[in-house]
Amino acid sequence: MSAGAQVRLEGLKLAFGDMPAAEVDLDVRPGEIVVLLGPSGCGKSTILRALAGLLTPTAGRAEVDGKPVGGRGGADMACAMVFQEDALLPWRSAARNVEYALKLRGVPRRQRRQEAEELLAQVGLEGFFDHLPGQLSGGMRQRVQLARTLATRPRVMLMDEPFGALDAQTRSEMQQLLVSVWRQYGTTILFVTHDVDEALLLADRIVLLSPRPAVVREIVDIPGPRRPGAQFEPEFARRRYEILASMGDAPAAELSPEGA
Ligand SMILES: Nc1ncnc2c1ncn2[C@@H]1O[C@H](COP(=O)(O)OP(=O)(O)OP(=O)(O)O)[C@@H](O)[C@H]1O
Repeated sequence: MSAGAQVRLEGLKLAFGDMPAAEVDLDVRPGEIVVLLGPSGCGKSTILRALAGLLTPTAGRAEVDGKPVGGRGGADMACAMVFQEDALLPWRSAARNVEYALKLRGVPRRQRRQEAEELLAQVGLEGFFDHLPGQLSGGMRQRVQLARTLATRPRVMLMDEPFGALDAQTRSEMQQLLVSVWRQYGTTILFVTHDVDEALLLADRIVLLSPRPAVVREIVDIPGPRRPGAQFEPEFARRRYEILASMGDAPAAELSPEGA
């Protein structure tokens, strides 16, 4: 059985005062990677925050495995949020940051160091266990953050443009790393991005959102997702073109798929 949970947004309405931010219906299958793609300010982060139990909907519900988020069942406890800015404790080493998450999960003290080192090795940080966050590059800090998130054994990862601040090369490495840990853990992932290529590389399905208030405009299935080298295939360029056109990105849509 997959470790990922099912996520359901049912008539979910979110607002700030009388300004609506999102009105969404969405079903995410256990272990699926769903990417939310939409214009800046449309309400993508707001949707993730509602799933993390940080915002109360004005109507409708957000459920994880059939249990309401924010309710007594604590469905949001199954979710872990990952942001663009890492939220590491700057005075603790990489290993101690991960150990702290293990402590919160109730792992006994004597097991924490070994488990933290295993998680850090898994994200490619062997040799950096005792470095402080300030001694690591942005990409490395995101690796620590990923290890720390995995330490909590989340059933859903809510990722809000986690690689948005990284350079192209590091970003691509992090995308590959995310796919490899996802294959191992089977976690359900809701991933927010502005970047169509990132969406195409990661998603089983891409949810295209309207400008604010975010409404689901279209759901694009990616057949045979995450094939190595898929981004060099003509099919990738065609989909990219279709999505950009559907998002109303006029200058990009003027480019023919052949020229892309
Ligand atoms: N705490 C808040 N109080 C009032 N308005 C807010 C608050 N947080 C967000 N908003 C507004 O709600 C709308 C949706 O914001 P949100 O951050 O969800 O957008 P987004 O799609 O994630 O944007 P971006 O892609 O630029 O990060 C925006 O217009 C934003 O200004």
